[in-house]
Amino acid sequence: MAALAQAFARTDRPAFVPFLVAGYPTPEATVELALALEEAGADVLELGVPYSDPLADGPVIQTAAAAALARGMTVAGVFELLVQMRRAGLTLPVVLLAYANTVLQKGERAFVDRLRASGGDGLIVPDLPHEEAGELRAAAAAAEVALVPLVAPTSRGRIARIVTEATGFVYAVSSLGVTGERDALHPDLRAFLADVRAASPVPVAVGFGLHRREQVRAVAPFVDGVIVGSALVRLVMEREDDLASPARRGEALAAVRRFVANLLN
Ligand SMILES: O=P(O)(O)OC[C@@H](O)[C@@H](O)c1c[nH]c2ccccc12
Repeated sequence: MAALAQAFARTDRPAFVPFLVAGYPTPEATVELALALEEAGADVLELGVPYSDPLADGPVIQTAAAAALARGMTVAGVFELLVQMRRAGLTLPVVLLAYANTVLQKGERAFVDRLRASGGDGLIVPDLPHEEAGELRAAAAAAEVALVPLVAPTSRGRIARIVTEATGFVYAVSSLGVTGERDALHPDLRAFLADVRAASPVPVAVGFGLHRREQVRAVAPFVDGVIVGSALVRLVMEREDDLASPARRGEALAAVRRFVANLLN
């Protein structure tokens, strides 16, 4: 958790937290993408465990997750991928995003122990309500895995209760609905972020809908981190064939680095 705290301590801009689907377009390409993102300035990696029924995900991430599953990605495979990322020299903190079923099937304790042992730093379970997360919270604390809660503009009355027990950071959902690029963010976003920040003992990162540099700039003064998923996964999808081919991967990875540079500068 110290690694996460450090990742959010930068003062020049909010921490950049890109999201990748583990195993998409291939396991090898995911490792290369993670390294390219770190090189381009990513501070934390959010790594999604592909799931067959991703109810919080929009079409881009759904499609990528379905492709990863069809190509054989498994939960054990995701942990193995994490090990390979560390072996390849990835140093930034990695936070896994897994739906509740994936975690419960393995058992909370076993899941977070395995995550820690594989080199993971934190866990986000988007469909596990705060009220039902007690056991996972205890297991995560024992394993020194940060448990990152999500708060949405609709959780207004419950924000304080949810974030008090947050470790690592808090994920503030910028707009309602599913993941995906959006031009208009929630009209009360600033007030919402101020509320979350005031109540949170840990840094606050905002995600959902962000895909343009102007949006990142607009939210920057009000947050400690920005999360970008679908826009990046869309780029990966456009370059899928190149990324899957070791001979043609270099140029596609360069495009990913340019995308990050453009978002952050
Ligand atoms: O894709 P977007 O709109 O940039 O939002 C980030 C998001 O993709 C990532 O954090 C995420 C992927 N799957 C999720 C499921 C629930 C909550 C969050 C997520």
